[in-house]
Amino acid sequence: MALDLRLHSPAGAEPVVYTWPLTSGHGSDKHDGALEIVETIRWVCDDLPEMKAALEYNILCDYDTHSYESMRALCDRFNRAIDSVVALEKGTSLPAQRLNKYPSRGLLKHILQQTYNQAVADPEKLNQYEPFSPEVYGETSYELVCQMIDQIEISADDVFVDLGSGVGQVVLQMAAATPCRICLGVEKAEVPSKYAENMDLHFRMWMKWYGKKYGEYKLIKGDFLLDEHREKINAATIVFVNNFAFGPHVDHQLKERFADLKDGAKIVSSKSFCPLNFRITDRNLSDIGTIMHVSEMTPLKGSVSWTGKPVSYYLHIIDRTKLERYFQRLKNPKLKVSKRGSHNGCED
Ligand SMILES: CC(=O)NCCCCNc1ncnc2c1ncn2[C@@H]1O[C@H](CN(CCCNC(=O)Nc2ccc(C(C)(C)C)cc2)C(C)C)[C@@H](O)[C@H]1O
Repeated sequence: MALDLRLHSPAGAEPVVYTWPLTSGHGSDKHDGALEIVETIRWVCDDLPEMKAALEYNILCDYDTHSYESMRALCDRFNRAIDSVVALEKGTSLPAQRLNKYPSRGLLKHILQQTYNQAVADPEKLNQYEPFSPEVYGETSYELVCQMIDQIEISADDVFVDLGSGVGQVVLQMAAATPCRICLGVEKAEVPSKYAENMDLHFRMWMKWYGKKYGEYKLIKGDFLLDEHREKINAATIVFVNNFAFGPHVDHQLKERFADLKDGAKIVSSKSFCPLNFRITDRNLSDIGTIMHVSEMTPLKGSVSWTGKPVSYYLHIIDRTKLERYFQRLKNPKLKVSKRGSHNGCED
């Protein structure tokens, strides 16, 4: 039988089984399966303080990722410690308290990486020249999306949609890092959609293995401009769209769909859907800018696009009172005077 390495679950789920030799399809060392096992053990010990006591000594200080025996010994020590911690917790209320919490941001990043390593056998099939190619998700988009989460209020009433979701990493991150009622991703291309199915399966398996919580999510195959997806966008209260490379046709079609969003709905994009200094006039009444406030979000400290210039993101908040105020001022000339004369240059 092939040489196996097993890791017992800290949550009492099925053990995860790796087959030796471990270098997964990626070949490059950083995807080396053995390193992933070491990192997984490290994250479980970080998450479970009682593991320190259960491990005779820090097993993570001497192992050789090129030797099966060494990796086997590491896994055996880890498994014995996990078995004793899980056995100790049986019958106490500890499992309930510890289990079913959201993963920490560091652990979630690791889970998304190991999900990707296992679900995407051949990353060359993905067009890797995208600014946010799935292969380098951890180095780029992950921190960016963390920053977005910190900058916009998110509640359990929110419905999240990622338009053009690729293999689904942003949707999985939002489902495990925010209380959104549901997170949706829509992806039209064959290859990323196929990989997204695999990402879905592996993600659910790993979250169960770690005993971590995540909200409901769906990775959907389809073109988000098709009518069958209109009500998904209409129902959304948080829309992410990495539209930097979209042409005028797609941008125009998206604006048409955004006109049906609820007041308060937020759109975060890598290119703004209306000028930052948009002012309503009687010549632009049909522009989307009349029903939204746009602001530029501070770019990630130190993050630059691959052209080296700092990247910016745009937050749009739907607010139809903006247009109502414009008509109030028309109807109510004295308001107009105060507007013209006013020193406070009240906001549009
Ligand atoms: C009717 C008609 O005209 N149809 C023509 C097609 C119209 C466009 N419709 C599309 N529908 C579905 N998926 C389509 C269509 N257009 C293209 N994609 C897919 O988007 C994927 C690329 N995705 C990235 C995939 C990973 N997800 C992300 O990186 N998400 C994300 C979102 C926002 C951000 C912030 C908040 C920072 C702004 C950061 C990351 C972006 C760049 C659009 C590719 O896999 C494309 O196949």
